Order: sequence, then structure tokens, then C-alpha cells
Amino acid sequence: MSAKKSSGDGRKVRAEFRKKHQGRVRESDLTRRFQQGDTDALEDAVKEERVSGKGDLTRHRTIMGSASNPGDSAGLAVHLDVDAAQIGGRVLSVHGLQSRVRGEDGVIYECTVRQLLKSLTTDQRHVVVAGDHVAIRVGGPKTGTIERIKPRTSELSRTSKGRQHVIVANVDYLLIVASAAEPGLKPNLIDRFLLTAEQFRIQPIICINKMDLISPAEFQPIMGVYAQLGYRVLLTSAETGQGVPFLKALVKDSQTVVAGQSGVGKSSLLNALEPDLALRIGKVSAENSKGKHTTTASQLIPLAEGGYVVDTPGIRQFQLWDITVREVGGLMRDLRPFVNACRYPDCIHFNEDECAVKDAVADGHIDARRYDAYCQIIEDLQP
Ligand SMILES: Nc1nc2c(ncn2[C@@H]2O[C@H](COP(=O)(O)OP(=O)(O)OP(=O)(O)O)[C@@H](O)[C@H]2O)c(=O)[nH]1
Ligand SMILES: [Zn+2]
Repeated sequence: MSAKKSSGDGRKVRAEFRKKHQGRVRESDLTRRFQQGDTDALEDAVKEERVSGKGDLTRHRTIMGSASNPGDSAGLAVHLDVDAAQIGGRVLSVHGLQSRVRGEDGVIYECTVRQLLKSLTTDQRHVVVAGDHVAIRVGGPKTGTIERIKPRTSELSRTSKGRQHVIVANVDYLLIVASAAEPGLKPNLIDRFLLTAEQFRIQPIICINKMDLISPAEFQPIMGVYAQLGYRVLLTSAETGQGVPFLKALVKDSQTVVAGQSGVGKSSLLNALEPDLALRIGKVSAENSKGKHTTTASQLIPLAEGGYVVDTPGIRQFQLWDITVREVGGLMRDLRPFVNACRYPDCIHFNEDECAVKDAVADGHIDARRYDAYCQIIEDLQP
């Protein structure tokens, strides 16, 4: 939609624009860009704002610029275009070239990807991933086109056949669920999940569930080690509700990936957080496994009070991907200060002599159990 405005109209619209955007967009910059023939300047500014903040969706969606009115003293004639609707959203899941996006308006849109974005990468399947913050252009009642992807703050990925596959983007927490009993606590497994959290710089939360089955004193020493390393440790019981309100407050408005061995109570905890949450995840996973993209298909499941739990079939009990023997030490907070002080620069702190890490264990600077977990990981990673 395009309509020429008189310069009087132009002034009025500019005043309206200034009032609406109050300092968020500098009109002088836009004017200069327009005068230089960049007719996308205004649209760009508004798009940026749509992606980063929650705009007023019920009013005019996009402000289009036109430099076609030479009578306008500022060289800038602006008109409002209500057809070109663009809104911010979150990618819930990706199926091939189709993405399911939850718009700021709460509507779920089936979206394709703008051609320009597709061409930005050689591997088209991973232009957009679950968890991405995007701007979409609404096409029909429940369809749209992804126009922009906001830079990611974090990514969980794996490499296969030399290609990086991003599994989910913008994850805030890795919730590592373990159980105090039935099955008994396996700290070495917690250490493996911690390694992944460190690798991808995602904040881990260690959650020891089924606390109703044991006396908390039993776990003081081991929890002390994690707490000293600066990890957040939560003691919960899905059965009695212990620790659940705290966990709920923590994951609210965040994006949380849940990991843990089978039977530790992940589903029970999710249900304690929000009734039917595990059921919803189960349904989504079942739908997924019927599709073609089973291995990497992640889903964001919205939480009633804000935020998402991420269901990533491959991650619930994930393996150590893409970590080399030489990287492990640097990814463990307690080993890290010592890894560069060994006699041999290629020391893997395993069988070598004059190893600063082993000395630190002997001197009590590194917890012996943590070092044992390290050795097991190294053994597993070695061919
Ligand atoms: N006593 C006790 N039992 C629990 C608790 N949480 C879960 N359970 C029980 O542990 C069993 C396994 O719980 P789930 O929630 O299915 O475990 P999960 O981690 O989701 O297991 P997978 O789906 O196999 O990965 C069930 O029988 C639950 O009732 C708890 O806090 N205390
Ligand atoms: Zn060493």
C-alpha cells in the first residue's frame, strides 16, 4: 500500500513517528539514509525494534518510508502501512524447511524461511533452529515468513559427518536431574552432564530428586564439592513437593533443557512444576518420532507462567559429543587451573609422570572422586 502525502501530512506523520518512537530510533539517521536512496531505512529500524522488544501489535504494524516526495522539506515522507505485518516470535520446532513459531500475540504460525536467509548458509536445514528469536511477516491467519533471526546467546549442537548440527538455540539452563535413591546417585554421570554445560556455556542446575527416600546428611560431602565449584544444587522430591517451588521460580521465563538418566523422576518433576507438562512433552515426542527428523528435532514446550521446557529426544540421556580427550580437563572447573602446569605440554593427566593435575589430587586441591570421573571419561573417549 502506498500513498503520496502532502508536506503538511508529512510533518504530521513525522510528528506521530517521533512521538511513537521517542528516541529509540534517531530520525536524523533515517533521514540521511533516505536521502541516500535507502528506502528500507524506516522499515529496518522498526523491524529491529520488533525483534528486540514487544511492540504494540494491535496498532499499525510497520512504518514504511518513501523518498518520493521532493516537496517535503526534510526529504522524508512517511506513511503508515498496516498490511505489512511483522512481529517477533520464538521458534518452537523446525521440520525441514517449515518452522512452527509462537508469535508475541500467542498465535502459533507455520512459517517458511525468507529466501535471503536461506541463502546465508550452505546447509539450508539449519538456518533456523528451535529456540531462535525471530521476526516473522504474517501471511495468512496462521502462516508467515521468517524474515530475521536474532543473534543466538547459546547453542547446543553436535557434529556428525563433519557438519555442525545445532539442536537448540538460546538455552538458559541445563537441568541435570539425578536421584538420591532408586536408582542411586551416580555423581560421575552428573560430571558428564556438567562437561556438556561447560562446553556450551549453558548454566547447569544440579537437581537431586527423590530426597524423600534418604536422609539429606548422606549427600552433604558430595553436594559440598559441587557447591564449592559454584554449581547450583537443588534437593527436590516430586513426591513431597520439596524444592519444587524454588525450581519453578528458577525456570520461569527461561528456556530449560532437562537431562538425566531414566527413572530419576524427570517426568514426575515436570508434572510437579506444571500438571500435564510431561504428558504434553510425551505427546510431542511421539509425534516427532513418526516424522523424518527424529534425531535432532527439538521442541519448546511453553510453560503456563512463562518460559519453556525444551524436549530434545537426543539430549535427555545424551552422550559426550564433540569433546576430545585434550579438552576435558579444561572443561572441568577444578582441573582447569592445573592443566597447563604439567611437564609435558600434551599431558592428558592420566598415565603421565610429573603431572600437575595428579599432584593437585594428591595434595587435596582436587577432589579424588572428581578426578576419578575425569579418568573414566578419558578412558571412554580414547579409541
Ligand atoms: N519416592 C519418590 N519417587 C519418585 C520421585 N520422583 C519420581 N518418582 C518415581 O520414580 C519413577 C520414575 O519416575 P519418572 O518421572 O518416570 O522418571 P523419568 O526420569 O522421567 O524416567 P524416563 O522417562 O525413563 O526417562 C516413578 O515410579 C515415579 O513415581 C520422588 O521424588 N520420590
Ligand atoms: Zn597433566
